[in-house]
Amino acid sequence: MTALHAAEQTDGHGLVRRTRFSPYQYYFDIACWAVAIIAAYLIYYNFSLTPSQVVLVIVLTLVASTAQLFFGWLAFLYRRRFGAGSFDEIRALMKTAFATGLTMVIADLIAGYSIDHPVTMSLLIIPTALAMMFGTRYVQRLRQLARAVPDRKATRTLVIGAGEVGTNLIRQMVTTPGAKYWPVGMLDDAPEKSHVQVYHVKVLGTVRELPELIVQAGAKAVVVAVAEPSKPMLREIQAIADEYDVNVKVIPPLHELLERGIHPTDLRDISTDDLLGREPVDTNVEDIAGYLAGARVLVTGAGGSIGSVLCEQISRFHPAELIMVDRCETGLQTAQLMVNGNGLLSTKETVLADIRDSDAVRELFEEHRPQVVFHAAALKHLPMLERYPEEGWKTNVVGTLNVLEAAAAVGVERFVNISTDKAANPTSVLGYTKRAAEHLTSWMGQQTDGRYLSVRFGNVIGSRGSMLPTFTRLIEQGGPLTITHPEVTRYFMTIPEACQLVLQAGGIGSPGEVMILDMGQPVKILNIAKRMIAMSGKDIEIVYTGLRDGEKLHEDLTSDSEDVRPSAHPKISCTAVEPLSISELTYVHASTKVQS
Ligand SMILES: Cc1cn([C@H]2C[C@H](O)[C@@H](COP(=O)(O)OP(=O)(O)O[C@H]3O[C@H](CO)[C@@H](O)[C@H](O)[C@H]3O)O2)c(=O)[nH]c1=O
Repeated sequence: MTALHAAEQTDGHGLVRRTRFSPYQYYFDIACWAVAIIAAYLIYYNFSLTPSQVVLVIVLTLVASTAQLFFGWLAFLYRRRFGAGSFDEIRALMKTAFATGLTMVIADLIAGYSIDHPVTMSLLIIPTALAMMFGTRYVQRLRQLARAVPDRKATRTLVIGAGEVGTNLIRQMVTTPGAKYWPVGMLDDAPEKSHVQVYHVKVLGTVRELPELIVQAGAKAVVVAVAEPSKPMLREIQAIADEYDVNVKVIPPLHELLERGIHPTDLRDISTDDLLGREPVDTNVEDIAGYLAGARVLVTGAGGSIGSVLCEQISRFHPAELIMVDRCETGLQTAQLMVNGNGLLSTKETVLADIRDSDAVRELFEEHRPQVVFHAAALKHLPMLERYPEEGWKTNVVGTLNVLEAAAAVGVERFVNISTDKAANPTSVLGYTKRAAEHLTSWMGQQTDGRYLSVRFGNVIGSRGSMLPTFTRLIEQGGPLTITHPEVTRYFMTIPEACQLVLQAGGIGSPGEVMILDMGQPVKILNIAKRMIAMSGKDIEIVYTGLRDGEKLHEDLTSDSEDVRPSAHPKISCTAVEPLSISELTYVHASTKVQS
């Protein structure tokens, strides 16, 4: 165990208290008191002290030493809480010295009543001793600074953030012998931080100036020393770093920092989650709980990546019944495991049915009579549907109609159709068929009293068969990694976040609407691939295969013709979708290259 760790002890709240006594600074401080007391008496009595005055000097020094230890302990001065010469240490030192000085004045009054000297003399001792204590700390800092020389192999590093976290990190980097990263400058957007300096490290500019500052400072690494950096900020920094061939490091999450402080060895690479993830959404639980609690809820496609997480989240709102429908047995088992913690598949809550089978769908709705439906069942692989458009039509359009009709027949009150950004300005069979499902949902909203609406969002991170697991496999296999186009971008969201917003949208949407989730900024697929390769430490080749039929370079969340309005939730906007019955959808059928 290192001396530092031996000095740490966690309190009941998980915060670190440093408890070990640090004697050297205490010895220096009592030496300061002794020198100040002796000097004051010698000077006042013309360098000739009587025996009783010598005794008084000894008594006062002993009193000062004891009081300094007592008050210093209370103020954590000798318990390694503060950095040497830090503002916090100076404040604790001043409190301690004044309390000690006051004790000494009282002792002087009591013990020295028979000796002829003014009390103001004792008062003069306090600033003298304090000035010397400041001095010892200043010397200590100078010594630290002199020792602070970069390791020859250390990487020149820019630190983003000149707040508590950044400045503490720099102190640690500079004073840790053999540290791998050597700070050469800080960046901060706050004007009040523009003059911050820690040791030799100054604020060189703002985050916007990162590209120029990387070049100017000859930096080879950037550390994001911001307690909770936003995902868009991380993405932006990573993009710049990729361009300038600079390594990006991030610090541990805030709760870990609170537990054990910051140390250069805690710096870690930016992950794909950092790049793809987004800020947590603020979900209004009342809106959700109101329509799910005590309701019979049915989810189609419950075995899929989105359907299963939806089921898991719905179950937390205590529905009267949660019916999970899928045509895939294994998917149903996964969903059951997530919801109930068992995968026995022996109860009525799991239903094996294909939405293409209108009779089966009608029967299951008649049996369970759901009040709320989330329709997540769909065929989703864009290139596959380009090759088998008829299959896309059967599941995504006819299957959706089957579910809508069965829902209307049993009086479903709320129907949420899960759509995709591919349905906006569609160019693929997947897009056209999902767009058709939006039209049908809107149309059914007109035929019933229920709220029938769609929710549209972009790619979800790590869904089964999507880019992220595919890249992982390709890297495991040693590559090459196939990228359709170097410039291709997609909007990303985590599955739990998408599901939360879907539940929220179901609470606030009106019939005939498409609720569009705020997906943040699109992310370049090539950057993700490069990051994954860098994290694997392998030498993986990237090959460009060309955009596939129907695949867009950049997705849109809304069609050009759509009039988008804000909704009651800041992360959700909405637009009306034209209600079209199946017979009116023939043009869609034709565009999907499916000849009827
Ligand atoms: C698998 C793979 C993908 N890509 C590219 C193609 C896309 O531009 C991007 C993301 O690919 P995928 O994860 O397959 O997602 P994408 O084609 O956009 O479509 C998905 O995302 C949609 C959401 O918009 C879902 O509705 C679809 O069901 C789903 O298939 O990465 C590559 O460059 N190389 C690859 O090997």
